[in-house]
Amino acid sequence: MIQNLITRTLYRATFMHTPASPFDDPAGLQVQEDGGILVENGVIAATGTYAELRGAFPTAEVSDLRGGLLLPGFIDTHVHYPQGRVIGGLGMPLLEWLEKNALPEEARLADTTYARAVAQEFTRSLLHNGTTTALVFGSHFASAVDLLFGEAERSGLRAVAGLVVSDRLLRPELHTTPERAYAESKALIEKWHGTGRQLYAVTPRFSLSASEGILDACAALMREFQGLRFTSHINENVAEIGAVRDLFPEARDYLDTYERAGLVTRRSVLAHNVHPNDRELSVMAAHHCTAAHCPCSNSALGSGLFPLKRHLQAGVHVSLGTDVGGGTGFSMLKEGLQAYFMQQLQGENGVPLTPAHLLYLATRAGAKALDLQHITGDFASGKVFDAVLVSPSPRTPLRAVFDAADSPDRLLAATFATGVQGDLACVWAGGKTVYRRELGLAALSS
Ligand SMILES: Nc1nc2[nH]cnc2c(=O)[nH]1
Ligand SMILES: [Zn+2]
Repeated sequence: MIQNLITRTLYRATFMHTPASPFDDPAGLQVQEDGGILVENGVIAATGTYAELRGAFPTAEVSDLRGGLLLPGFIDTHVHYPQGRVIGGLGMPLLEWLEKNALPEEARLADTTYARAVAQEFTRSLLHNGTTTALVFGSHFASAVDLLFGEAERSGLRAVAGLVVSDRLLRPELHTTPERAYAESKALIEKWHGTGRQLYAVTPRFSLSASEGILDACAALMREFQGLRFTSHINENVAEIGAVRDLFPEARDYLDTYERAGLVTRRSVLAHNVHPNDRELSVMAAHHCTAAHCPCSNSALGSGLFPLKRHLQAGVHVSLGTDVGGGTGFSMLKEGLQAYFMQQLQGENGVPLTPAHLLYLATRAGAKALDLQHITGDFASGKVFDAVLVSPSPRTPLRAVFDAADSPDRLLAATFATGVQGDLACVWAGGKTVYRRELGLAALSS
């Protein structure tokens, strides 16, 4: 007899997601109280009320998640793998922080034993915080990037990552050449791009540390291989922007250093963009390129107030990133709240963000930035089941709000306002449980 190999689970929960952008559509947030999500072999097959789905699939195994709030897995579109151990270097602007805090630590990843431990901590930190997809700034060492991909694939994290390449102005041990950058990246692409959940992102660190030669090597990779993503930094700090202007006298502005190399596309994600000019915004919009907003980092490094309104008015897509370790941790809830604060502080120049906007920025906006909106970011049928259950433990501040809430909207607002890692009870990636609060990650993945 032919075995029926379909695994089918019906999740019963109040769930919320943003299949459309609340920036464009006031009805972008969808809320389902006592909802049902039917997952078949890791993919969402149907959604609706629990009662409807129970009626249609009476034999499906039920996973009862009532008392919590089920959200799509978070998507962090800017986070540095080698910087998890140097979170908290406060009190310095970008260039000093790089020299004193980040780069000495990044040099340590030449040691594969060290890199393996950091890769395990990093993937665990993301998954424990409900992040199931991340655009990861890798390491300058190919061996460390290989370890990251291996750990991401083992743990269930979808990493879009790559070798970070630079050939000037960092530290000698972090420098490479265009030829070596090309060869090492190519080997990593051939091994990891499209393997399981993993994808490759071509990653020059920033124009300050990249010659035209190395940017051209990046462009050659983008031409040679289908479906690669591109990421780098842009317009983060005023001193940085001045230095880039001096290094690229021919370029019209910071964006032009990437644009001239053909690196600004709909699969490009440029982190920060705190100080863009109007030309840059209009070119980013025309090329459907994303700005990854990192509000905790922008606050910690004093980089400035992100001009979200100007991005939206110009038509530039915006996603959210934690920018660990310039940022202050792996929580996309905290990042959403900080984005909200920074808009509130801008008065008329700010965008009044709602909880629906924050959820969108933390989920579907990231999927769109990575051109993965057909795979993840919301709970529409056909998407893989990447999800996080917010279910605060008894006697926690968020549980008090959940128990008192008279509408599901209150749950979402309070989750962003006061939710922490400990409030997340379970995380699924591709339908598999990759974290359960009671067990911890190790028990599930080792
Ligand atoms: N925030 C941040 N900006 C950068 N620009 C170049 N490298 C970095 C980095 O590691 N962090
Ligand atoms: Zn960064």
